[in-house]
Amino acid sequence: MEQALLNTLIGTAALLGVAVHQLIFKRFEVDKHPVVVFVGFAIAPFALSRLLNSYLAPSAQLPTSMAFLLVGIFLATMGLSLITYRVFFHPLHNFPGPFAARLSKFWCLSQAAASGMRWHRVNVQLHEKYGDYVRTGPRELSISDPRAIPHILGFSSKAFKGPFYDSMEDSVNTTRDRVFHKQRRKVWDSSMKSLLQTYSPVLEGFTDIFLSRLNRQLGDPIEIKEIANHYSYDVMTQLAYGKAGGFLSGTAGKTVDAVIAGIKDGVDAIGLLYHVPWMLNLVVTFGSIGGPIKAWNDWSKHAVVERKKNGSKDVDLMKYLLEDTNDDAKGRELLFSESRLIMSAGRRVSYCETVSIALTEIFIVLAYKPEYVAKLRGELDPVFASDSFSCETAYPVLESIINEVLRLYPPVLFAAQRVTPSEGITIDSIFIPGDTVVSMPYYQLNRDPRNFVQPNEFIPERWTEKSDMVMNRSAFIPFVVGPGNCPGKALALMELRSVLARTIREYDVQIPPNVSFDWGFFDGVKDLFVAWVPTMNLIFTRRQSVRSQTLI
Ligand code: HEM
Repeated sequence: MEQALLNTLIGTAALLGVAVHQLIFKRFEVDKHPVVVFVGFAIAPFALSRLLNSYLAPSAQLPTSMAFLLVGIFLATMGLSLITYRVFFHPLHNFPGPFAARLSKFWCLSQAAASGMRWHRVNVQLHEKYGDYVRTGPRELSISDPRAIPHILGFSSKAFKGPFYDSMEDSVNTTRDRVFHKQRRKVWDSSMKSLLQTYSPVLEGFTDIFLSRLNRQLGDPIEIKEIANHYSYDVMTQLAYGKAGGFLSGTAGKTVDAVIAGIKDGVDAIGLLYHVPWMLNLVVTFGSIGGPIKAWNDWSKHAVVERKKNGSKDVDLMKYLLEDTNDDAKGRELLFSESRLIMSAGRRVSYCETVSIALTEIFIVLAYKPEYVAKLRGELDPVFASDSFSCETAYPVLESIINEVLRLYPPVLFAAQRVTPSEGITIDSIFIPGDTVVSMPYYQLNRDPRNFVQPNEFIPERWTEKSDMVMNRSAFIPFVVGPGNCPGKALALMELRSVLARTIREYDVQIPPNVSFDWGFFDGVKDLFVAWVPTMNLIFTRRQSVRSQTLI
């Protein structure tokens, strides 16, 4: 090949690299389609040499090695253009933050890995160092300014879900189509409302099984996370498919157990990859071909198909979702993905997990702080004595303990991600440019002295008699707020109230005598989108007064 032609090709490749960055990568979320991008770059050298050679004379053919060089030059100038833009010209360039975070989200991933998947704690340090608005990625800001909550998350905000949600199949939670989300949320909200009107006896039935399981192991150390998990899986299988999975009773079956164990093993990866959604997208795409993700997809699909075929004698969420979903390929896929969303989301987190995380944390706290067990009994004993307990009622002391644990140790650590509208958003005098990925970390907000007095202390009374210790209630958003808020909040609270109140009524709970325990235990919590709580055994014994009554 002639040198002059080669020089022209090299110059064109270099210019194209800059142009593709400026015209495409800078303007569109190309990382939504990582498979297409990677395959595109992988075949580019071969396609290029083939295309050029079909025009060039046989004596001037382009060798494939030269095509690789051209693609390399194209990528290098594209990378250079990208780096220069991100460092010097990006609309966020005036926001403070670590230098490396300006260049790539890989910085966050590396920090999450170095902290042992404790990004929530890394983020606290970032805000301490850089202030309320920290640039944590090329087009991303972490915001801890409580004034920003309604602007970013509220119902009137024009910001909507960010690129993280693209890494998963479409569902009410993951869709980025605002109109579709609104329609689907109507279905979910009305379904949950109808369902919960009759659901408390069903829940109490599962609490009966939970208590009988505790009863069988009285005096022995019990892995609290496991039993809490089984409870919430049973509630959710019943809710989703009208049939409990048999987790508490041990009849769930090996397939389901194995599938769930497989998913749990993969959950660590989510704690890393949620920082780089296109990588998560790749894992999910290839994971769907085989392995635990595929096994879970198949299982949950089968559960929906069976449920549809056989119906259900009990009212369940599927009844309502089925009624409001078109019976076509798209509708069926939506149902499959939402059944996974409820049960395990197969592709990332489980909303079952959130309840069991909260239960686990609250039981551990009560074992460590028995004075609150006494306080709870003071509130609830008369209620049980008059046979008027209802898990639909918010009892002040019980609610204060639940709130305080959710505040200090929120089960969802992933801060809801939003993208600002093209015209940007102004928060008081601070302008956030359009198309910025923004998030508001719950963990950080909950531990901010502007929001709570003595924010790092466990003081449930702040939710009752010491209300002046809550300075900004609107910063307490464990179930998030606005259009993407949690439709399962009422159900989750019913579960927590039922299990906690009825367990404390009958049993004492303590940390095993050979285990030394303090609040530092919770430093071990990992941020895997939802919180991962270290394993802890607790000992349940029959409550002293109940025991003496039985003896009389
Ligand atoms: C203590 C328990 C729970 C907590 C702390 C919690 C918290 C949250 C949070 C923070 C979100 C927003 C997630 C995001 O930004 O993507 C969310 C969304 C959601 N939650 Fe919950 N949740 C709990 C229990 C439940 C339960 C029991 C259900 C079952 C029905 C549920 C169903 C959902 C759904 C479907 C969404 C997506 C809503 C949307 O995007 O419009 N959650 N939850």
